[in-house]
Amino acid sequence: MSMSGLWCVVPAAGRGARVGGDIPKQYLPLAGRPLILHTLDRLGSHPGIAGLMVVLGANDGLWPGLTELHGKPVHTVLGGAERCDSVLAGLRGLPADVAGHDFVLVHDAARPCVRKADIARLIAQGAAAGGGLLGAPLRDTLKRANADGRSEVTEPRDHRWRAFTPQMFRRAELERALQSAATQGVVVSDEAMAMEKSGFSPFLVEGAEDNIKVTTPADFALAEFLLEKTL
Ligand SMILES: Nc1ccn([C@@H]2O[C@H](COP(=O)(O)OP(=O)(O)OP(=O)(O)O)[C@@H](O)[C@H]2O)c(=O)n1
Ligand SMILES: C[C@](O)(CO)[C@H](O)COP(=O)(O)O
Repeated sequence: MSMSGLWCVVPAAGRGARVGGDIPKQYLPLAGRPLILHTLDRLGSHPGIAGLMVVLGANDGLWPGLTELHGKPVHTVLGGAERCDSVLAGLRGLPADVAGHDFVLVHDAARPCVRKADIARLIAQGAAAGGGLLGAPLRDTLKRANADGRSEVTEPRDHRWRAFTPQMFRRAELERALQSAATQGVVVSDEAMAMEKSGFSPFLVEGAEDNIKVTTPADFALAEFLLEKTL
């Protein structure tokens, strides 16, 4: 793997409907500045990351126009209707000379608390395994509910993991896998799912549970608390 670092695609073209704010959640304030700036700061200051490709929504008037962060290039591209469309657009928008960088990372703009040590472990272990993702084994008993909201059965939780980001794959392989899913009309919820569908088994790298995806209004207070703890 290149020692000069990897590019990271940052999908930030979502609306944040579950947060329900007047503006997309990535621009809502978190500890005094837009959420997305915390995420980009954490990625851009990581020695394993060479550049950022931020994927923006149509008519995004809130992007602060960053072109550089911690001395690293920040590029932008227009995203699509689903997260997987945005990631594919980000991969296609990467500068041509990034082709030499075999692997790429993908990290949700909505996960500002990712730990730098976890990024480093993913880069090391993901490269050795041909691609992987951060995640965590399920730690609670798992129930399947019926339509009345009653628990019908307790599901086995062995070998069940929650998927986080960053996820790390070979750029060309990931682009092919996402394109193939799109051609089949399949909406994949993460990069690993696209790679699974193309026959690859991504390596699961255990990461901290506090790498939360800000998804609901209550997550802002939690993320604000976690920001300092996860530095
Ligand atoms: N068409 C989309 C949808 C999502 N995302 C990004 O993917 C990440 C994870 O998605 P999620 O948390 O589901 O964000 P939203 O789609 O914005 O949330 P919601 O489903 O509540 O609208 C976010 O950084 C989001 O901006 C994206 O780039 N393009
Ligand atoms: C990629 C991801 O963050 C892994 O958990 C997630 O799949 C994206 O969020 P969504 O809520 O499933 O759209």
